[in-house]
Amino acid sequence: MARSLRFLFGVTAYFFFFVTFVYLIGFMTNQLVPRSINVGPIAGTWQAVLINIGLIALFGIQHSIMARPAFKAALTRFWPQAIERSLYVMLTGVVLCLMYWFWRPIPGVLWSLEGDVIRTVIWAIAASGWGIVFISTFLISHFELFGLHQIWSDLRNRSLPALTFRQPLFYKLVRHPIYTGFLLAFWATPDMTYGHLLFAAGMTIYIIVGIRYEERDLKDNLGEVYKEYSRQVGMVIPGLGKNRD
Ligand SMILES: C[S@@+](CC[C@H](N)C(=O)[O-])C[C@H]1O[C@@H](n2cnc3c(N)ncnc32)[C@H](O)[C@@H]1O
Repeated sequence: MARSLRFLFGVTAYFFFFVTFVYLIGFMTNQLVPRSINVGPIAGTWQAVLINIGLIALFGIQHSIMARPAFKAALTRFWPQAIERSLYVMLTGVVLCLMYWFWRPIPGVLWSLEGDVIRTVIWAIAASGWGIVFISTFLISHFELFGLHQIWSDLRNRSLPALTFRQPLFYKLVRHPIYTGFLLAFWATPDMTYGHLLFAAGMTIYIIVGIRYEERDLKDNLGEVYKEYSRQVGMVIPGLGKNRD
């Protein structure tokens, strides 16, 4: 594949993912989008539960498998290294689109808060979650996370620097601020339907499992510095989930 085509693929993947990510905010908040966590075709309860669990599992499997070094090594035997991350980003967008299209709302409400003040506070917590996610991507390297750094280096025929340990801002408080932000955004809602609950619980399980794999790779890659970091700093809640080994 020519360099310019790889660059085009990477840029397309980035913007496609960006749109699907913005849609995710509307999906979770039931605002401004045609289909959301509580709005869409209604199926029987068990059918909806099975479909939705399948969609969450698909997201988790795609994310977990494609992020592992062994998968990347196998993939880059036939797929250009420069757009390996872009393919991950593109397929994440595809899986999110499947989620939006096939998700089945499950009516019934676990909680529904009354009163403008409390509802505004909960929405503010959710908004801060999305803000933490967005800011944290820039703290850790937005352009590398979404494959743009890789295609830019490829275009200029430069190699990528090795991964180095960083601990900027939120990373001083928790090891995984992006996941902290997602957890706030997924759980902070004034109206918790059963469908929303299933999504939040499923994604929480994925995040906990995903962190185990991500940290194993980070320890392999960064060595003692990351091990010491995981002993000193909490996982997704400040002070909680420090490693003891
Ligand atoms: C999807 S990001 C999520 C980062 C982190 N789990 C979070 O929630 O903020 C995963 C990538 O971030 C990078 N990363 C995570 N923690 C890091 C750190 N402390 N220093 C440098 N890179 C890090 C690694 O390259 C890892 O593959």
